[in-house]
Amino acid sequence: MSTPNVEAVKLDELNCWRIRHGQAELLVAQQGAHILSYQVAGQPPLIWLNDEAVFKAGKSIRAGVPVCWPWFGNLARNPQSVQAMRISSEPAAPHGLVRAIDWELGGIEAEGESLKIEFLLPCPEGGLPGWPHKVDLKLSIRLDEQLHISLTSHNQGTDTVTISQALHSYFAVSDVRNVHVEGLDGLSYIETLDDWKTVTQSGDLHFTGETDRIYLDTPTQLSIVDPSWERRIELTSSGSRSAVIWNPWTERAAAFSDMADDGWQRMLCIETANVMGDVVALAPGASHTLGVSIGSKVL
Ligand SMILES: O=P(O)(O)OC[C@H]1O[C@H](O)[C@H](O)[C@@H](O)[C@@H]1O
Repeated sequence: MSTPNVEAVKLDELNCWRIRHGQAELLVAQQGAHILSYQVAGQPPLIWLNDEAVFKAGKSIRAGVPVCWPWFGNLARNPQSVQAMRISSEPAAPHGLVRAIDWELGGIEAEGESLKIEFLLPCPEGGLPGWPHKVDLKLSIRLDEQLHISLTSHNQGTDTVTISQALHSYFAVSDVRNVHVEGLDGLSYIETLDDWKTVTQSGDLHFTGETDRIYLDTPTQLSIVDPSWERRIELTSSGSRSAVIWNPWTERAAAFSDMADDGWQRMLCIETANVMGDVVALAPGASHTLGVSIGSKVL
């Protein structure tokens, strides 16, 4: 294994690090502890860096792996226990409070054959804006033959805190219309594009239009099969029993100022999550770790 190679780079307004270790190359921003891309030598990227993503201070980035925390999506669609954690009359930002703020780089160090990168977000005194709880966050990234991401929430306060969350990973695909997801057959999902009805998945998931679904009771392993790129991306989750699968397709992508009109063809989000009945209630002193390991195999 070669020596880790870390280069500080600036992408427009954001401090980032380009990290090379063995066959892997990772680009990560301080804002949001946001992985922007991940590639293994000789393969197309695994994590998608949208060419039109915007790197501005305080603006969330539409690419890579945004961290959604302490709620996922629209707060009003979350269980009451998650909504009750927020005390504010201002509208709630979608996907929570930590994806557009700076985290602290805890360290980048070799650990045996792997390389570990740690970001910390100690909870400020009084909590985050409109969210008065004392929960410390840590995002650990480990590079070996795979990319391992884990997000640990540690309740340092005296009351139970309930959160929903996701590692909102954008995967790079040859063309979303020609890939499918395995591991979902027989699961229930919430079809958010049809009045949040609960539906049962039959067979593998193929993509023929805008997709925004919350899969429930998910297994630990899901995979994206991409015949044109002759690869299978394998996702192995931990601390999670739900996943969100999203592709904006034509009209929604065209409405985004930070995605090319045809950008939707090259990405697919599978978001390792704790949402709906899978939200996390953290007792005082308790911790929870949400994790995903990402690797690929030749088909
Ligand atoms: O536009 P953003 O806030 O980054 O959210 C992007 C998407 O994230 C998730 O996948 C949600 O399920 C979608 O409804 C949402 O559109």
